[in-house]
Amino acid sequence: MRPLRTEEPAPLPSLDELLEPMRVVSLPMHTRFRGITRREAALLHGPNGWVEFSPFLEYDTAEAAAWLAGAIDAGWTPQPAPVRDRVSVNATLPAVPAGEVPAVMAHYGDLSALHTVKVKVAGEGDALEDDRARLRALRELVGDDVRVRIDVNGRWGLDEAFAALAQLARFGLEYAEQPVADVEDLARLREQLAAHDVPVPIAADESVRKAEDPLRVAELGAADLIIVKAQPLGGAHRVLDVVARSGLPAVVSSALDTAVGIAAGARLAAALPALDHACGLATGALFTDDVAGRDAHGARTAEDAAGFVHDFAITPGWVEPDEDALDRLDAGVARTGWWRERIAACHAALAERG
Ligand SMILES: O=C(O)CCC(=O)c1ccccc1C(=O)O
Ligand SMILES: [Mg+2]
Repeated sequence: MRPLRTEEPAPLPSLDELLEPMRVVSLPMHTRFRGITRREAALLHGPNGWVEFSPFLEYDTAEAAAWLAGAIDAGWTPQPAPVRDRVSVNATLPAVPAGEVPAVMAHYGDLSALHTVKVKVAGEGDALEDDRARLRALRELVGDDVRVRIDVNGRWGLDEAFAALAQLARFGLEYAEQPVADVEDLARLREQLAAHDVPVPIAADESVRKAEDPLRVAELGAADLIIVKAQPLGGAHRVLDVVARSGLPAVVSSALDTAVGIAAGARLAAALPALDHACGLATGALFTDDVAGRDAHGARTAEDAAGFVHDFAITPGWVEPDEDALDRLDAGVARTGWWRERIAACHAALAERG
């Protein structure tokens, strides 16, 4: 099989070119998400504009290097042309106690334009009853017309997933994202759900973005759709290739990116030949402050501009960080040094791969 890539990769920029304009930020969050309450990101500046490099801190060099390839693709390679000028986005609800659902959803602002919510389930220490209560509280808040999807992040076993989805189906689920970790189990689960007429489509996320072979999901018939993220998959060109070759519908999602990375996600979503689902690009609402589109107190300002979420949609564009925000959110000398070393290691790994 030919390698997963249609374009010639851009020549690797020099390490100096990556590091010279780099700014490292640490964004405070309203609510714990994925076990963190601050999000660190390195912002790089290429010929195309500002791009984000933000693999989670615990990722090793091999995994983080794919994210660097994604940032380089975005900043240094001519980008795929948009085919739409508006991208619908979903609210993302962290795995909070049911009583906190209204307060957390309030961070998304006016909910009258809300059309889709993704709910994290099976969080650390959560029982299925906690997930049920969270979904019940959300339905009470938003009604029955809003689409609701869940994300399990692979935390259920196969039997557990079948039992849980058979129960949660009554909330009317648009789909369940990565209900089990293993791709073969995903295929088995999908078969079992079909055999028992449980009407919950399956989406694959980690099985695509963390897999050696992102096309195995499609080959095994393990999912109804795939989640794609620009950075971890190595950039927009590779994502478009994966999506085309999978033959599956795709949903673009953030990796809890700053405003700079969210804009890259929106440009990718705008370039997908087909897009029938809301994209997970409203996660900026989980931050109390961001690198652009906020005033000095973190209140949102530029939300009706290109690249920013407004009324649960984004007009694709490029986002430039504000100098003030970069200073306010600066991660400090020690953390910046850590990111320099990380980028050097990832750069070396990419250079070795050729
Ligand atoms: O898809 C969304 O709605 C938001 C993005 C999201 O959930 C996410 C953000 C960071 C890391 C992992 C994930 C995930 O989809 O599992
Ligand atoms: Mg996911």
